[in-house]
Amino acid sequence: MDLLKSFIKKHFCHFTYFYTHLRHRIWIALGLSILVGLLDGFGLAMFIPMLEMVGDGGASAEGLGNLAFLINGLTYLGLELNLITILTTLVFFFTLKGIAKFAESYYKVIVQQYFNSKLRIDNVDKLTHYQYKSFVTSDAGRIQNTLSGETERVAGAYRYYIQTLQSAIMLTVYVFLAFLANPQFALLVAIGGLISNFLFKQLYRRTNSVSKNITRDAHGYQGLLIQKVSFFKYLKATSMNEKFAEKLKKSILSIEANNRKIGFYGSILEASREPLTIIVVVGVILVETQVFNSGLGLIILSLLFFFRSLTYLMHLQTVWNSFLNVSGSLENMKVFQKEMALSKEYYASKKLKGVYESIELKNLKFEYGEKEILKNINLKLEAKKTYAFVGGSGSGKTTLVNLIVALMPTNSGCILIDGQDLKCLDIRSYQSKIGYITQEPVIFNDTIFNNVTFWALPSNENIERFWDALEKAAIADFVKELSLQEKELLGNNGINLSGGQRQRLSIARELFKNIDVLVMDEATSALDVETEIKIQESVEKLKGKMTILIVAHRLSTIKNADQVILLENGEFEGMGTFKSLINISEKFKNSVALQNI
Ligand SMILES: Nc1ncnc2c1ncn2[C@@H]1O[C@H](COP(=O)(O)OP(=O)(O)OP(=O)(O)O)[C@@H](O)[C@H]1O
Repeated sequence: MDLLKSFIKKHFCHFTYFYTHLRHRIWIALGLSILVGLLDGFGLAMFIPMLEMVGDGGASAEGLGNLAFLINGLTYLGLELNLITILTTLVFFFTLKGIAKFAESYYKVIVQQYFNSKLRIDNVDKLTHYQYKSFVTSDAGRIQNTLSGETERVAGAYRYYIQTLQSAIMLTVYVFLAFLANPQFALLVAIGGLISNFLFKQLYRRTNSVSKNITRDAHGYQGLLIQKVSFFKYLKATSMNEKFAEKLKKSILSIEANNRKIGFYGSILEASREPLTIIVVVGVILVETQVFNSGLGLIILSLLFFFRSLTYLMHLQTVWNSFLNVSGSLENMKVFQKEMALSKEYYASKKLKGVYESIELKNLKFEYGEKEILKNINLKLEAKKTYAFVGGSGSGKTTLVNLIVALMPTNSGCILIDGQDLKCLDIRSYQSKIGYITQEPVIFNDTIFNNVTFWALPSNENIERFWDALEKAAIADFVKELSLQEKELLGNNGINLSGGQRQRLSIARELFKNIDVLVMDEATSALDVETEIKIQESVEKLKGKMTILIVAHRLSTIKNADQVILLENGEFEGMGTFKSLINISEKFKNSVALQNI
């Protein structure tokens, strides 16, 4: 049983992958191919009695070997074996074949579309529900490449794979028909096929390994490209653009060198196919006539099937090689999807309506691998109060906030929202009540209205809420002065906005959402003091309306927080009002003194 399992795993792993996506559709597609092959074979067989009639005027079933039932069937139906009957039967089979071929081809297109969209949608879903903790440690280039270029290549892999299977089926059907007509012939085709397959196997192996290299290089290339776009300003300003471009160019050249290698193997395959076919053809004719002394009819029918088989054998080898060209992508996709599935976010069923009372952290611990980041934190944050988290760089402020907004699960201990353990809640319902603003504001490449409302319908109510959010975020005046106002398009990541404007638009988006908790992680630290004060004033107005959590280095910005929480090396050091904390903690007192507050 285990042996069978490992045999299936080894030889049919690709089939299993496609089958899990397509189920019965694969069988229908392959069944249609068998039908096409059989109808074509029956049609071809009609040429023999037709030729016999042209030769001596009398049709017989002899030349058909075991396919004689086709002619016998006609007599059984009471039809006279004349040229008209044979030609009508020929037209009949080929017409049926045409219809079956249409069904086969069109069904192939339908299944391909189904596969393409299922693959893409599956990947989008997997990325959507990918755990943040896994995301931060994964390679962005790989994710980007797998979800774009690699998906295309895997769609291609399916196309080639199904074509390979269909060619294999056609080949089998013709070999089977040939076997019925002339058993020696079938044996010869099998031998010819095996020999050519043996010759091509080496090339297949190399193509497969180069294909894996292409996928690996493409991940690297995408990673570099993402960085080149993200850090464009820095690279440009520091004249590092060209140096970085060299890395990209190197990566491009490496991919192309591998593509050339694949092309080289493909050319050998392409060029050697025809001579090899001719050699086999000549060999078969010689063996048939010289060794087996076969009758002319049998040889002709054998050759007809033979040519058909070889066409499919050649096609099979071509599409198999094309499949191998992209097989690295298929393997990468399998691994990638498995990893994404393993790191899938878990959602409990219980939904949260809002955060009305408190967020409580109990014996909270968190580790990144072996590294202990947060050590036994116990805290109760009351709803509608403002809390500021302070502490040295690397003390764990952002990590703590990430845990509070349920970006990552705790390693031990728990977080209670209004007394309910976060682990028992559908975190999406909780997160929909959270506004999260970081140092890097998120601006989508769209209009201001869509950026703030997250593509809400421009109904009167939404437009009113939109302007209200802009007012609260102190950005309404700026938008009113623009020629297109809320319909103004923002460039890539808001490139045509100032840092402060970007930040205030991000705040407006969070306020439009109707949130209960606003988290600001170093949200204003990149801004000038004047803009920072403006944003601080807008946040000040929100005090008492929602729970506000602020992470800040600049201590002047958190003076008005209800409570300041001090962290050091992942440990809770103390908590109190700004003034009282100065008295409690020597460290905090020193930090305040250092910042001349
Ligand atoms: N993805 C990660 N993998 C491993 N360690 C990480 C990761 N992210 C953060 N850390 C580590 O966790 C610790 C706490 O980081 P965190 O960002 O929470 O600190 P912080 O107090 O917010 O620092 P800062 O004020 O400098 O932003 C740091 O030692 C950091 O190196």
